[in-house]
This record gives sequence, C-alpha cells and structure tokens, in this order.
Amino acid sequence: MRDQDYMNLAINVAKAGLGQTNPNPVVGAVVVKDGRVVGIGAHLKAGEAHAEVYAIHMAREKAENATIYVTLEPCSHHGKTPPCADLLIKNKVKRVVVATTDPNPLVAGKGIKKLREAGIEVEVGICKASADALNPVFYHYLDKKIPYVTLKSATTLDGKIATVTGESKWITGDAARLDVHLYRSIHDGILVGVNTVLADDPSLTTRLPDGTGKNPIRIILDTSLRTPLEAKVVNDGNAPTWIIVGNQVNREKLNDFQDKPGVRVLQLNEQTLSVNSVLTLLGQEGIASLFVEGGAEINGSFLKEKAINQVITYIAPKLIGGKLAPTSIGGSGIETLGEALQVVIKSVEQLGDDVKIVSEPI
Ligand SMILES: Nc1c(/N=C/[C@H](O)[C@H](O)[C@H](O)COP(=O)(O)O)[nH]c(=O)[nH]c1=O
Ligand SMILES: Nc1c(N[C@@H]2O[C@H](COP(=O)(O)O)[C@@H](O)[C@H]2O)[nH]c(=O)[nH]c1=O
Ligand SMILES: [Zn+2]
Repeated sequence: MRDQDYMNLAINVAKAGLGQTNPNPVVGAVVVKDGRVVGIGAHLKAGEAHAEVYAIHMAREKAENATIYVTLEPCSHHGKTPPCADLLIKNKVKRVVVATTDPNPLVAGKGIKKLREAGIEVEVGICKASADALNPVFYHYLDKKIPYVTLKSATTLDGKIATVTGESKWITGDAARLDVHLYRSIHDGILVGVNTVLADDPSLTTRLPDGTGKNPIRIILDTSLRTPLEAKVVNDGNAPTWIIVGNQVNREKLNDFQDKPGVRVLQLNEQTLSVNSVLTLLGQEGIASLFVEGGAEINGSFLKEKAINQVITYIAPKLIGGKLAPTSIGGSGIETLGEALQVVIKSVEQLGDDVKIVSEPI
C-alpha cells in the first residue's frame, strides 16, 4: 500500500463522524507500522477524543517509530481536548502524513511546526482535495459563523413541487425520499416555512428503514406565528422545534407555545424575517449545517439572498403542468439572467425512477 492508499483509508474512516462532529471537522487517522495497519480512529463528537487519540491508543507500543496518516493537521491547542501533536511526540511516532492543514487559527500550521521541531518527519498534501471535500461545513462555519446551507427540492420533470390542487405526496419515489432522510440525519437543522407546516403538517424527522439516524433541530420560519398549536412539529416531541418569528407577534401569542415539548419561539427584532438575520441567529445558536426543505417561498428568499452553499434537486419522471402549480423556487425571483445564481453540477445520478442532481454555487 502507498501513502495515498493509507490516506484514502483514513478519509473513509473519517466519514464515520459525518453529521456528528459539528462544529468540529470529521477527521480520520490510520497508524501503520512495518507495512501493517496497527491503529485507526475517527473523531465522533465535538468535545470527545480526536481521531489521532483513538488510533494511537489502538496502536499502543506499536505507535513508536510508526507512520500516522491523518486527514487534517494534528491540533496543537488545548480546546476541549489536549493537543494531538503532543500525543504523537510523546508516543515517538516517526512520520506524520497530513492530507490538509487546519484553517482553525488556533492550529493553522502550528501543529505541523511543533511536530517538525520535535524531529518528526511531516509530509503535507497527500489526497488534499478528497480530505477537504470531507469538511465543507467545518470550513464554512469556522470562517463565516453562519450555517452551511443545503437547499433541497423535489420536483416533477416540469419543475413543479405540487399539482394545481396542492397535491404533493409523493412526487419522488422511495429511493429519493430515503436519500433525503440520510441528509436530514447528518444536518444540525432542517428549515421549512410555515406554509409547508400548514400544507403538509410535516414531522421533519429522520426516518431511516433501520430506525437509526439522529433528528435535526426543526426550524420553522413563521413571521406572524401561524404555526397551528396542533401541528406535529410542536406536539410530537420527537425533536426540538425552533419557531422564528418577527417582532409583531404579541406576548400572549408567544405564551401559547411555552408548554409545548422542546419548542422554542425565537423572536427577531424585525418585522419580516431576513435570511441573513435568520442565519446569523442560527449560527449563534451553534447550527453549523442547515437543510432547507422549502417550500417555494422560503427557497425563493434563500435564492434572493444567494445564501445557498449546495443544491440537491430530485427530479421525478412526471409531468403535471399548470400555470398555478408551484415550482421549487417562488418568491419575487431574479429579474435578469445575468443575476442568476450560477451553479456547478457536481453529480447526476439515478435514484430509483428519479434523477438526483447535486450542484454548488460558483
Ligand atoms: N412531496 C415531496 C417532498 N416534500 C417535502 C415537503 O417539503 C415536506 O418536507 C414533507 O412533506 C415533509 O414531510 P415529513 O417530514 O416526511 O413528514 N419531498 C420529497 O423529497 N419528495 C416529495 O415527493
Ligand atoms: N476533530 C479533530 C481536530 N479538530 C480541530 O480541533 C478543534 C477542536 O478542538 P477540541 O475543542 O479540542 O475538540 C477543531 O476546531 C479543529 O480545528 N483536530 C485534530 O487534530 N483531530 C481531530 O480529530
Ligand atoms: Zn487533535
């Protein structure tokens, strides 16, 4: 096996932490001694051990004079956990292969420097692109302190999310809907507008076949607090629900929700909810990744603000037409093609009868 092979193994091990480590990155580590893998590790939860710690502990005395492959520069600061660079030095690791440096100002090359000053051979950049592709959420949230936004829509071939009569269940098939639940399970928050709550009474929980998968925090944009008191999202207690309202909602209306299980009403100091204020608030509340499931009006407001980092589009082989049938993005719309949100198509794949397109704004 070559350096790249061991690093790809570390990258795959890192994926065990996807959706669990925010606001920390997912990280994988593999310890190799005399051509044998003697330790592996992944960071699984912020505040808990780092990937290197698990891998070095598994290697035990074999860590001495070993090579460790780690997808992110070993940390050098005392955060919630002690510095990994010191651990590698203490265990007399001979060589450290790092896929990519850590942009966290607390690290940012200091980990590599500490290792080299201790006489350890450090190589940087092996499989850098694949390692960086693990952590778009970490890089974005570290830099901007607002959530990395994934906008998801599910439409017919002619771009509709429901028929003229409002029927929408279901446009996409089981495979696509399962895929959506996988996304829900790795996101900190899922956001819909109150119109979706009124139309679908959604549960917005993660329902995977084997019953696993954590539930994201359910976030409802609801300027004048029209969420029905009997809605699933405020009664089922399956996940926290945050309702974000404007400053026109009066005190007694706010009090209606105070004894609902896991429900918080967050009041912004503005009449209408601007996307930027919502994202700033959610960032302050520790939401690093946000899954926006619409509907059309909400998607329209995120598009207008260009507050989108990734777009997931599911297209079903159905045609329903209808001038008044809603499309996936409503709102006032962008007037000129020149101002369109230009995206790069990252992948196109078939999921059952549907097509899934992943794209990212340029
Ligand atoms: N109508 C469709 C979707 N519709 C998604 C809606 O916006 C809303 O999120 C769902 O109704 C949520 O329901 P729950 O959380 O599962 O109870 N989304 C899809 O991927 N395919 C479709 O056909
Ligand atoms: N998860 C991870 C690292 N994460 C780095 O450490 C920071 C979190 O430190 P702490 O608060 O102590 O958990 C995080 O922001 C990132 O810069 N570093 C590593 O060496 N290995 C790991 O597995
Ligand atoms: Zn560390």
